[in-house]
Amino acid sequence: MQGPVPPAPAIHVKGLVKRFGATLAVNGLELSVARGECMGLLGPNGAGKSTTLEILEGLQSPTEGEVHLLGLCWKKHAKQLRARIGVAQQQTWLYDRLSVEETLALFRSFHAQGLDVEEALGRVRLEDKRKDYVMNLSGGQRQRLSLALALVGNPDILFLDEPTTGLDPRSRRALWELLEELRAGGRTVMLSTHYLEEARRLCDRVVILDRGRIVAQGRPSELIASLEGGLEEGLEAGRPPALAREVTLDDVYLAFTGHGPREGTRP
Ligand SMILES: Nc1ncnc2c1ncn2[C@@H]1O[C@H](COP(=O)(O)OP(=O)(O)OP(=O)(O)O)[C@@H](O)[C@H]1O
Repeated sequence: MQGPVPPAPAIHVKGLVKRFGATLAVNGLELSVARGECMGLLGPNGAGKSTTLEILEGLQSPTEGEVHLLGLCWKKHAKQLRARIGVAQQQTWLYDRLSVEETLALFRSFHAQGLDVEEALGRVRLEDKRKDYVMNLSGGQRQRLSLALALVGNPDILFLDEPTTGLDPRSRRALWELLEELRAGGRTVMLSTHYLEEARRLCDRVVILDRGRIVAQGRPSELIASLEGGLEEGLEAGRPPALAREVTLDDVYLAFTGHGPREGTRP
């Protein structure tokens, strides 16, 4: 007897390709993210992270390939999908002369159901800024507002494009705490980041992209262990240790892309 059919994965991507003229931004991506999982997209500038996220978010169409979110696809189920995903882009365009509370109320009005404005403010700890104009927020407060706007429709999947870029270490850690709370609540999250510490702390699995292709994927700890294995083999073969310290996700990134994590584009 067959058991119950398991639910479709939160995100399922098959043979995804995106070309911009001669540029192959995404080159045959295959990816599956389980419900409740936090997946990190890493890679140097221009690796295809934002393009991949925008296709998943329904903001761009792929040149080739298939995308299913929660078993639904953008071509047939755009309206349902819009109600079930939340998006915080690298730069969210906001009205400078609306208050935080008014901005949240505006975004809440786009959804048939979702969080109360009050609840969304509380989730991102912006209660004391509710009356402030958006233009007077600090970078960290603005990022938290973007997160609240992504959350206000109470989505099943949250897409975050570099949620902590440009923040000072303290604001970054504060945002990590909020993201950890969201994860603990069982929501599926896909985020892109250049910060390996962020990926290590927040993500169940990471995918490392380079020139539109996946060059490595797995749990951060597994990727680190795979390099440590290589190190042990080297020692057994009598070669000098390549790394005289603990392997970190930075080393993994370097090993698979040939770049340090924030070196920018390939020379
Ligand atoms: N609208 C566009 N038109 C033409 N080329 C584009 C467009 N969007 C992205 N690209 C190109 O596609 C490639 C992938 O860009 P993408 O922004 O997805 O990379 P990324 O990994 O998000 O980079 P970053 O870390 O700098 O944000 C780059 O070569 C970029 O120049």
